[in-house]
Amino acid sequence: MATDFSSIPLIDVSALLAKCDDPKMGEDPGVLEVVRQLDKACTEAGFFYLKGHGVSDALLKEVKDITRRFFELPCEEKTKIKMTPAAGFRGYQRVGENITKGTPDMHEAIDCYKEVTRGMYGDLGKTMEGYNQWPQNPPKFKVIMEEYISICTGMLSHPFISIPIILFPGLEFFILMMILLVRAELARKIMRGIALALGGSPDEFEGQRAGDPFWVMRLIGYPGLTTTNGTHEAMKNDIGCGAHTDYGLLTLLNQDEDINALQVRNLSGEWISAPPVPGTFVCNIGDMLKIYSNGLYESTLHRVINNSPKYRVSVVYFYETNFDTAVEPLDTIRTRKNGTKKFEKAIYGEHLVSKVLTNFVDV
Ligand SMILES: N=C(N)NCCCC[C@H](N)C(=O)O
Ligand SMILES: O=C(O)CCC(=O)C(=O)O
Ligand SMILES: [Fe+2]
Repeated sequence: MATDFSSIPLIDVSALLAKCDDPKMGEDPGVLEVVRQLDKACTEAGFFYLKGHGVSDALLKEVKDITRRFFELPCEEKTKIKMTPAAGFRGYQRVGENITKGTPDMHEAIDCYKEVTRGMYGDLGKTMEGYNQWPQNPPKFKVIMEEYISICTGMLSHPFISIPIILFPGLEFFILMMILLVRAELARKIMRGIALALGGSPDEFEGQRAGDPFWVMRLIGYPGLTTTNGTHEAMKNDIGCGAHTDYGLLTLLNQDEDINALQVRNLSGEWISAPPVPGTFVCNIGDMLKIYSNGLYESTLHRVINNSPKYRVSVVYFYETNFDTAVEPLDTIRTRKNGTKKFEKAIYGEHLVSKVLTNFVDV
């Protein structure tokens, strides 16, 4: 239910993060103020800047820098991790390989997904079966990206961590768990705030719905305008990424700090800029959250046009539901107030697969 917003609101979520695992979080005035702002932003724009998130500026910068260094490598090097159907559509795609509404996008990217082992989700998951392809170059690429993913997702749902903690409740594991508890789970915590905003319990998006979240990460590079005789005009209207909505619950976008390229569509169809705000994420609602909210929240259309002479990098993390979850409007006071159920059940994995299978040519 987007409106004619003319700018994207900025929300400081530190009060929410501080109280997020307190059973009484829903009564805390600081939390409730963040929840009110989340509700307003999700209703009016489906987009907001996120501040007070606790992720260090150094890590935000590091993931973009290392991504940029990868894209600077020669084509032969990059295609060593070429995206293929056999790898579950994970890996490197060249400029023009991603298609949005029939038009090739002017970006190159590495796509990563939560790893899916054979048979994990039966036939539903076949397309996404595979392991991430990490480049050897630049060194430490995999370690840095996995650190970033774990901070965004939350490690508690990670079986490799939680199983040892259960089996060996020794001091080292206790310490490890404390470290992980304080530093991780950004997206899960924001979803706890959004659950309250929708009139539900904070746990609404845990367990069957998103307790084992399927995450997606896209590392994207958008070439700048090519120069012809010193002027930057040749590609003026090339679209870096065509208008689309995101597929899951919540997107956390970490964009280059000096280029204004992301645009968000409001109700009248105007494109509103979402310029970089240093130290923040740009967050937006995906299609599954639109359904859960019974249409109260919009998965807003957005696109990228890099009209600058500089190469632009963004690191985009998508927090999604469990892969095989059937998504339907929540039954809360707020969602009921928006009328009868406006959506049929959708299986997130089916939605993702239908997108992945139409996003590329000739792979
Ligand atoms: N995993 C996500 N959300 N990726 C967004 C990519 C958007 C472009 C894609 N070709 C499309 O048409 O959807
Ligand atoms: O690069 C950006 O700013 C946005 C990318 C995006 O919208 C996407 O990958 O879904
Ligand atoms: Fe997007």
